[in-house]
Amino acid sequence: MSWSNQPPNPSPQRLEIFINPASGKGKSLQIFEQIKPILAHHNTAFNVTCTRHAGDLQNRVKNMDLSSIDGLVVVGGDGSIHEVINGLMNRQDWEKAIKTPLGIIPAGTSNGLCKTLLQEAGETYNHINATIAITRGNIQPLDILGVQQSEGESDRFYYSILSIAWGLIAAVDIKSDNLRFLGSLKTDIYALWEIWKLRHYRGKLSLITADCESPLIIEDDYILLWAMNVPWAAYNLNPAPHSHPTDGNIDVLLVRRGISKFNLIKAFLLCNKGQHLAIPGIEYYKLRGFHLDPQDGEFLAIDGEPISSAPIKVEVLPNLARVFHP
Ligand SMILES: Nc1ncnc2c1ncn2[C@@H]1O[C@H](COP(=O)(O)OP(=O)(O)OP(=O)(O)O)[C@@H](O)[C@H]1O
Repeated sequence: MSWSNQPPNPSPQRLEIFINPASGKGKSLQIFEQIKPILAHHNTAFNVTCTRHAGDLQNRVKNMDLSSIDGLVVVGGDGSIHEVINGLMNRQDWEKAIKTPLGIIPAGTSNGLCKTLLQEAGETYNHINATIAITRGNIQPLDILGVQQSEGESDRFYYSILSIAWGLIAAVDIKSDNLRFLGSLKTDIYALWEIWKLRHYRGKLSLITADCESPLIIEDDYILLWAMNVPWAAYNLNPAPHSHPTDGNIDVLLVRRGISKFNLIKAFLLCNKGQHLAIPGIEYYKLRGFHLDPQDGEFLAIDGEPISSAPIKVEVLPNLARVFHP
C-alpha cells in the first residue's frame, strides 16, 4: 500500500482531560473554551476535571480507570505533564498504563514538550495546532528519564519528560515559581539576577556516554548542569538543539566555574535559537545516563519541580511513553 492510500488514523473517540487552573498566567480554562469546538467538530467525547492542588493530578492518574479512554489530555504546562507521567509510572499496571497516549494543550509558562512536538512536525506552536494534533490521532513514542535518588536509607524514583537541572537553571526555576503571572519574563529576570550574583556548586559527576565503556568522572565547581530529554526547555528556549524525543539519549549542557558573566549572558540570549554551543565554557554531551552527587545541598529540579538536593542516578528509558503528535 502506498502512503497516499493508507487510511488516516481515526480521531480519538474518548479523552480524559485535566485542566490545571494554576498553570501559566491562569488562563487554562479560557484556553479550554477555545479548543472545545475543535473537539466537538471531530465528535470527540471527553470528561473534564480541574485539578485542585499540586499533586492532585498525579494521584488521580495513579488511581483512575484507563480502560475506556483513547488518551489523557492536559491543559497546562510541563509540571502538569510531569505529574501525569509520574502518576502512570506509579500504578500497579504501569507497563500498560504508560502506553496511554498523552495530549498537551499548552497553557503553562514554558511548555517545552509541546513546543518540541509541534516544532519537529514543522507546525507553529499554539494551542489550536496542539489540539488539531490530538484530533488527528497520530501517536509517537517518547523517551522518559528515570531518576533514582538515594537519601539516607531510602530510595525515591522520579520520571522526567523534559529536563533535570542543577545549579543556576534550577535556582531560576525554583525561585521564580511565585512569579508565574509574569509568564516567560520571570525566567529572563531571574536568569539575569542569578548570572549577576554568579555562584558555583561543588559536585561529582559520572557521565555515561553512548559507548558505555567507562564513565567519565569529573569532580569540579559547576555553574549549571542542564540535562535535556527534548530539544526545547520552553517554547522560547532551545538548550539541546541536537536532541530528539526518541533518540535514547540525554543531552547534557555543562558550565563550570571560570566562565565569564559576559559569555554566560551571551549563551543565555543565544539559547532561544539553539546557537549557544560554540561559546567558550559551554560543554555539550550526549549520554545514556549520568550520576550526580551534589555536594553543596542546593537547587535540583526535575521538569521545573524542586526535589531534594541528594545524589541522583539518571538513565534513559527509550520510547517508553506515547504522545499524540501533529
Ligand atoms: N489547582 C492547583 N492549584 C495550585 N497548584 C496546582 C494546581 N494543580 C496543579 N498545580 C501545580 O501547579 C504547578 C505548575 O503547573 P504547570 O507546570 O502546569 O504550570 P507552569 O509551571 O506555569 O508551566 P511550565 O511547567 O510549562 O513552566 C505544578 O507544580 C502543579 O503541581
